[in-house]
Amino acid sequence: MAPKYLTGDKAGISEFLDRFDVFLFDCDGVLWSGDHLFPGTAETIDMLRKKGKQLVFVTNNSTKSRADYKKKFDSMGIEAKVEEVFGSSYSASIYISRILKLQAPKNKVFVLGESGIEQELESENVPYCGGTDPSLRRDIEPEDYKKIADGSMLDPEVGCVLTGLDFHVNYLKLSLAFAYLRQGAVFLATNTDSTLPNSHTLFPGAGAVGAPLVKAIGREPLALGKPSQAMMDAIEGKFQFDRSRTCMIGDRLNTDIQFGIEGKLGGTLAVLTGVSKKEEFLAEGAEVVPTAYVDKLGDLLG
Ligand SMILES: O=C(O)[C@H](O)[C@H](O)COP(=O)(O)O
Ligand SMILES: [Mg+2]
Repeated sequence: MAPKYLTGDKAGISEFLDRFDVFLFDCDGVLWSGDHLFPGTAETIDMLRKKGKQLVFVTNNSTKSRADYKKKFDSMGIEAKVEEVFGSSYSASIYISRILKLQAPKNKVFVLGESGIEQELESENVPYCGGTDPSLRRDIEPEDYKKIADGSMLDPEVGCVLTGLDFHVNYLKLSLAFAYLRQGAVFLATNTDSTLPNSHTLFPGAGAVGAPLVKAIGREPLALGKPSQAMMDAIEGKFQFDRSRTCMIGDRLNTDIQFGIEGKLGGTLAVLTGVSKKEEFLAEGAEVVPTAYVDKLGDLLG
């Protein structure tokens, strides 16, 4: 069924919003592009709150923790509670602690990512190494090859490699992650988005950061961000919503919209300020088609 274009359609917007009690909001590419807040974003969130809607912020960006996102929302003038944030770093952390349940002495996680992942692993008491460790932010040296080969540079407690968006990825960190994977470590990713929307263009995403390991080890990680339904189940478990009265709002077809469709939500709304273009979902035979779409989130103000 063709998606409904809602920009400029006051009656259509009102009818669409009335169908849902809960809105799951993607962040990058919907609310903002990097530190640029899209026009009408804060006002739209206020409008939905005044209508009594429940909001959950569901981001694949694993560089920030829930607490970090609360600070970002505050700095952007967007009313949001830390409890309303559910990011891929949190999703991965609760999967590791509550589902995977790594057993000592192999219960440590080697992180290829930023502080958001580390903070969320700490919130679930999951031991980790790597990540933002400053001693790894350097070129690999001849000695390192020997110490990785003989295992003396490897932590014997590592049983899992978790990759995410890492702004400081380098050959040394990739070599350590690869060595752990070759030892049989579980291969997880917070998400595998190919690109990151920022400054109104695209940059390499978490999937592009982890791609060298996928190529080297010859297998894909289990990703715990959108469109993973493990994430949807965890969100539903925490917020207890009626999926038929819930709408996913996102800018990316193969994460946000697919997440909502596979989660059998009542509807999905695509926003054209991020990654996906309308031509992708308007094309004949398009596989992922949102219920409706707008040019930008602020268009919901009517
Ligand atoms: O590469 C990434 O990690 C993603 O592009 C990015 O962070 C997506 O964030 P979201 O749009 O899910 O808020
Ligand atoms: Mg996005």
